[in-house]
Amino acid sequence: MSTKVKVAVVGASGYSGRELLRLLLLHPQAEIVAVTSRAHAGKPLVAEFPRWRGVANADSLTFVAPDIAALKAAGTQTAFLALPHGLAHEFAAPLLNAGIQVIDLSADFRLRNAALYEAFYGHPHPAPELLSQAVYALPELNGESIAGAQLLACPGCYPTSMLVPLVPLLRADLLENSPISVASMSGVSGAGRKESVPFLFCECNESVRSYGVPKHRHLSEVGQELDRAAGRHVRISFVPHLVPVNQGICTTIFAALREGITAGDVEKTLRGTYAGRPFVRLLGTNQCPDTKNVTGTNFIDVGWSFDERAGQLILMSAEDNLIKGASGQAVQNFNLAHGFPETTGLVLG
Ligand SMILES: NC(=O)C1=CN([C@@H]2O[C@H](COP(=O)(O)OP(=O)(O)OC[C@H]3O[C@@H](n4cnc5c(N)ncnc54)[C@H](OP(=O)(O)O)[C@@H]3O)[C@@H](O)[C@H]2O)C=CC1
Ligand SMILES: CC(=O)N[C@@H](CCC(=O)OP(=O)(O)O)C(=O)O
Repeated sequence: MSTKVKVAVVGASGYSGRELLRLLLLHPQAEIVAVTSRAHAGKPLVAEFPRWRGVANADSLTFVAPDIAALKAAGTQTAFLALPHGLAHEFAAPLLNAGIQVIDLSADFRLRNAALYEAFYGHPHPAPELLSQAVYALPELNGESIAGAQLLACPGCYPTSMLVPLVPLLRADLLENSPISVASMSGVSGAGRKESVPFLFCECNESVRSYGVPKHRHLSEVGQELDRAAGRHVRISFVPHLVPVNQGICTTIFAALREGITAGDVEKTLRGTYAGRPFVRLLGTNQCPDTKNVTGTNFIDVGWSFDERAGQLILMSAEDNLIKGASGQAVQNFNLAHGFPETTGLVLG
């Protein structure tokens, strides 16, 4: 009898669903028992993703409609939800009631406060009663609460790119209480696999655009986590940009150091926080991360610099939005929640 965890991917035909499948197909402790899609229900998985023809487990899978009964009948023990936000509760509540662990990639369970969700998402939270059960699962920063958790909320892609560099510095009280500014660039897969004119090749290629100002919805979870780290209200502004690449996020953060704090203190704090953490690579002073070194992997690369002329600390990060920003982080959380080594199925994947 297999001792592998039986996993389902709900929303398996999307970009983060596809990356989840790629990682889970190679995961030695996971057996994929169900993959859902409304559009492809009844179709073999490899008809939609021919790259996996001949791959054990992939060949035998057929998309099913997203249906709780089907997930239960397949023997699912852990369900990864890779659905557009606003839908996860429809699945999470009945799955949790059936004793099935839920690892959600959407924004639905990231916030502890339902009013904050409404302020940023424009509608009341559909299942506020579940918020207190959920763990905000950024493994390098909240790892202690992940083991054994039943409802895991994976952070957003942009938030991961900001929180990894910023949270240790706020916890150590190294930053001035002045506004922090952030600019990020994301590949087009960040917008999902939907048909939408602004994301067509001819609309995005050879062009870069800012969007989402002044209140991108990710500021809700970033603010929540930065305030928690600092123990005070942290002011932050954020401008995302869409760039014509498939995958990757490059983030640049400008912040002021407190009086007497040096770039050396920043380096010491980051190195102390991330020593032994396999997926955070600290590049060093004046070293600029590059998405080409992280795409396809679960790494986040971080660099820093102190601009003496402007008196500003510059923090830089690069990650793959679909992997460390979504599916890789979800698998990392799966590993930690089940007590598997953190890197299982993720090394270079
Ligand atoms: N793309 C990224 O970089 C990141 C995405 N995320 C989050 O992950 C989640 C998935 O994102 P992404 O993969 O980009 O999205 P996609 O649009 O690429 O995929 C969405 C998936 O959900 C399914 N789906 C859509 N509507 C419904 C519905 N009403 N009921 C059931 N299934 C549905 C789709 O299949 P079908 O329509 O056939 O049912 C598809 O499989 C989102 O919440 C997103 O915010 C998080 C971090 C980064
Ligand atoms: C390029 C692009 O459009 N990126 C998406 C963010 C990615 C995402 O899916 O975020 P959630 O997990 O919070 O939904 C956006 O800015 O809305």
